[in-house]
Amino acid sequence: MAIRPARNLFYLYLSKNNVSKLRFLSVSSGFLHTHFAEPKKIQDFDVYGHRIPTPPQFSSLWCNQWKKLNLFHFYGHPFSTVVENGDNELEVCDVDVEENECGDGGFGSEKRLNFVQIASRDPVEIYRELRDATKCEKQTRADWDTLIEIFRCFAKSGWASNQALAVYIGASFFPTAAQKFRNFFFRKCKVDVVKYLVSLGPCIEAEKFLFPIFVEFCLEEFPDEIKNFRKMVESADLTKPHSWFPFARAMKRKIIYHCGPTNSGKTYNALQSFMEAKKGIYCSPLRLLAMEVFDKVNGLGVYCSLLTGQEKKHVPFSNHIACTVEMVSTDEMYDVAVIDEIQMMADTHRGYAWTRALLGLKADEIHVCGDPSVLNIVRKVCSETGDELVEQHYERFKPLVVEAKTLLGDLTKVKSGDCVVAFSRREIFEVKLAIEKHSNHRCCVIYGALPPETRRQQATLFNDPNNEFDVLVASDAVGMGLNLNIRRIIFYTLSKYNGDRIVPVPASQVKQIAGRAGRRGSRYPEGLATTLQLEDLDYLIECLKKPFEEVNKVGLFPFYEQVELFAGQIPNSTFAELLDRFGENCRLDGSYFLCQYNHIKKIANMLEKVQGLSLEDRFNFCFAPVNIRDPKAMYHLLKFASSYAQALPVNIAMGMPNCSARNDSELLDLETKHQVLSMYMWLSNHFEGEKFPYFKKAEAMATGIAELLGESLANARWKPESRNGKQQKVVKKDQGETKEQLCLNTSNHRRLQHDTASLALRVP
Ligand SMILES: Nc1ncnc2c1ncn2[C@@H]1O[C@H](COP(=O)(O)OP(=O)(O)OP(=O)(O)O)[C@@H](O)[C@H]1O
Ligand SMILES: [Mg+2]
Repeated sequence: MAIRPARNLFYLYLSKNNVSKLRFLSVSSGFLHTHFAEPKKIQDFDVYGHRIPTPPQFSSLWCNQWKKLNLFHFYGHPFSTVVENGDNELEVCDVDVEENECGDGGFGSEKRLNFVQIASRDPVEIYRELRDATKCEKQTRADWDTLIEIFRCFAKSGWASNQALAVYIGASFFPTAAQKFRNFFFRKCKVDVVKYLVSLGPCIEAEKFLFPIFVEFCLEEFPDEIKNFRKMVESADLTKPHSWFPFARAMKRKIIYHCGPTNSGKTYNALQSFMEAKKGIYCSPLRLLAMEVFDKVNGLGVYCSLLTGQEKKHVPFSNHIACTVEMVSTDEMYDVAVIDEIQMMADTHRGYAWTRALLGLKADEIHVCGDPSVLNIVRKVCSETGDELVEQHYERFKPLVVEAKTLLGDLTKVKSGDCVVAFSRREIFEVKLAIEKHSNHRCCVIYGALPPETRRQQATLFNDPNNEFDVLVASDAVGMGLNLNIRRIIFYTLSKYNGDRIVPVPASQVKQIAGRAGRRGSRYPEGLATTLQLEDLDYLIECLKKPFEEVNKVGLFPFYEQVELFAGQIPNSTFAELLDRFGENCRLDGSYFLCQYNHIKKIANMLEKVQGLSLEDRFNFCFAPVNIRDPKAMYHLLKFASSYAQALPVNIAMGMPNCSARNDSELLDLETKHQVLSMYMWLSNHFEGEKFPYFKKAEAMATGIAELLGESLANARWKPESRNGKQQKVVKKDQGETKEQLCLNTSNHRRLQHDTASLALRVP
C-alpha cells in the first residue's frame, strides 16, 4: 500500500461497507473526483454540488456539500492522506473517519452547527442570496474588522489565485476580481455567513469557503474577461507537446538510450549505427562536437555535411549530416538519428532544443546518449509517444581515482598531462601565468569565450606529446565534447558564479569534468581527479560518489507560430511584454518547464526602439548568439537589426586586427570580434542571405581571428586585466568573470581569495 499526499484533487473510496450516509465538512477545500461515487458501496450517498468550468485535468465534481444525518464525517483535510491498494482502488484512511451518533458534526454546540450548515451549503445558493439581498445586514465592529482582514488575505492568497486559473481568471486580473468581490460582499453580507467566516478567521479555510462563492460572482460579473483569458490561455497551451509532431507520432520509432557515465563509449556506439545507416543525422550540443563528428565521419569515408547556426558545409552526395541540436530538421526523414548529451533536455536555457529533437525527429531509429538523469523522463515520453524504448547501459572504460593528497595549494606540483579546471577566465590566465613562470610546463587554455576552432587547436596542441604544451588550463567548457588526453583533473576551486551568486559547482558537472581524465585511447591507464586545496577534497569525493540525480522536468519553448497566435490575443504589447505574458499564462504538463528567457527579453528590450521589425524578425534576432553581458557585442546586434529594419544590406562595420594580442585587453577584443562575426554569420543563415550579404567576408575574418587567438594564447604571458583598473570591462565579458569581481568585493568569498593568496605564497 502506498501512501501519497493529495493536493487539491482528492480521490476517495470508502473502505467501510456499512457506511450508509455521509456528510462532508471542509470538502470545499478541493475537487472530488467523479470516480468516487460507487453507489453500491454507499447506499445513500448523493454528492450535491454543481459543475464549474474547469480545464480537462480537473474534470471533476465540485463539492462542498454535506448530507444531513450521518454516521461518518471528515474533519479538516482528511483527504490529505490517500491510501492506494494493490488493485489501484483508492480508499480514505479510517483514521480520518470518525463515528458520531449525534450528528452534530463534532462541534458540540448549536451555534457552531449553524455555521457548519453555512459551510455545507451550496455556494451557488449562497451567492444568489447575497446577490439578491437588498442591503447589508448589520455586523459588529469586531466582525467587520475580522472580515476586512479575511478579504485582505483572500486577495493576496496564492492558493485562491491559482485555483482561479481553473475558471480562467488570470493572475493579473485576480486582484481586481477579488477587490470587486469584496465590495460586493460588503454591500450584501448576511449575518450567518459573516459569523461563520469570522469563526474561521483569516485562514486558508476561510479562503476555501469564499472561493466557490467568488467563482459564482466572477462567472456572472466578468464573462468577457473570462472569455478573453480563456482564449489567451488556450493560445499559450504547451500541454501535450508530443502532439505537435503528428508525422513523428504516426511513425513507430525505436529509441535506443545509451546510458552511462562519461568516457564509456556511448557516443562511439551511437555513431556506429549512424554511419551504417543510409541516411543519418547527428545532433550535437556544441558546434565544436558537430565539427568533430563531421571530420571523423568524413575521414572514415562516409560523406557527411555540417550544419550549425553559423556554418553550412554541404558535402556533395552526402546522406549524413552533423548539426547542432538547435538546427535539427523535424521535416526531413532519416533512418538513424543520434541526439548526444540527452541530459541537456533539463538545461534551463537550451533544454527545449533536445526535447523538440526527441519528440519531433522523423527517424526510424533514434540513439540518445547521456547520463541516467533523464532516463525515467525519456521512458515517460516514449510511453506517451508510443515509441519503443531500448536501454543500453555502459560502464567507464578506465577507472576514475581520486588523489587524496591534493596539491596542497601548490601549483608547482602540476605534472605533464594535468588539466587545471577553474571557473573564470581571470583564474585561467592567473593559473597559466603561475605555472609557466614557476615550472617548465607550457599551458594550453580552453574556455567558453574562445571560438570552437581555437578550442580545438588548443586541444590538439595539448594532445600532441611531441611539443612543450603538456598542461591544460580550462573552464567547464572542457566538460563536454572534446577528446583530450588528460591524466589528472585538478579543480582549482569547486565554486562558481551562477549569474547571481557564488555557488558550489553542481555534482553532475563535477562528475562530467572529472570524467574527462583517463579517456580511452589516451596513454594513461586510469583517470585521476583531485583539488588544488585540501579543503575542497571532501566535496569532490561527495560529488563523485553521488548517484545521478533524477530529473523530473525537461525544457520547452514555444515555436514562433505559437507566440504569434498568442500575440493575437494581446495586441499592442512589446515583444518582451508578450514573452512575459506568455510565461505567466502558458500551460504545461507536469513533465515540462518553460525554458528561461531572460536573455531573450534583454535583447527584445534593446531592439524595442528599432522600428520596422516584424514580430517574426524580433523573434529571430532574439535567438542570435550574443553575449548579453558584452556591451560591444550588443551594440553590434543593435546596429545589425537597425540596418535590417531599414532594408539596407547589413554591414559588418568592424576592422580586422592585423596581429595577435599583446595584452589581455587585446585578447578580449579579439574574443568579442570573433563573437560578433559569428553572430553575423548566424544572422545571415537565419534571415534571407541578401540582407546579410557579407557572409563570406565574415567567415574569412572569423577564421583569421581564430588563428590570431591561437597565436595569442601560445604567447600569452601577461596578467589578466588589473582587478581595479579595468574591472568593469572584464565583468561585462562573461558570466565566469563576474565571479571574480564578486570574490573580490564581498566577504563571503573568502575561500577564493584564500586560494589566490596561498597560490602566491606557495609558488616559489
Ligand atoms: N569500441 C571502441 N573502440 C575504439 N574506441 C572506442 C570504442 N568505444 C569508445 N571508444 C573511444 O573512447 C573514447 C570515449 O568514447 P565516447 O566518446 O563514445 O564516450 P562517451 O561515453 O560518449 O563519453 P562522454 O560522456 O564524455 O561523451 C572516444 O575517444 C572513443 O573514440
Ligand atoms: Mg559522448
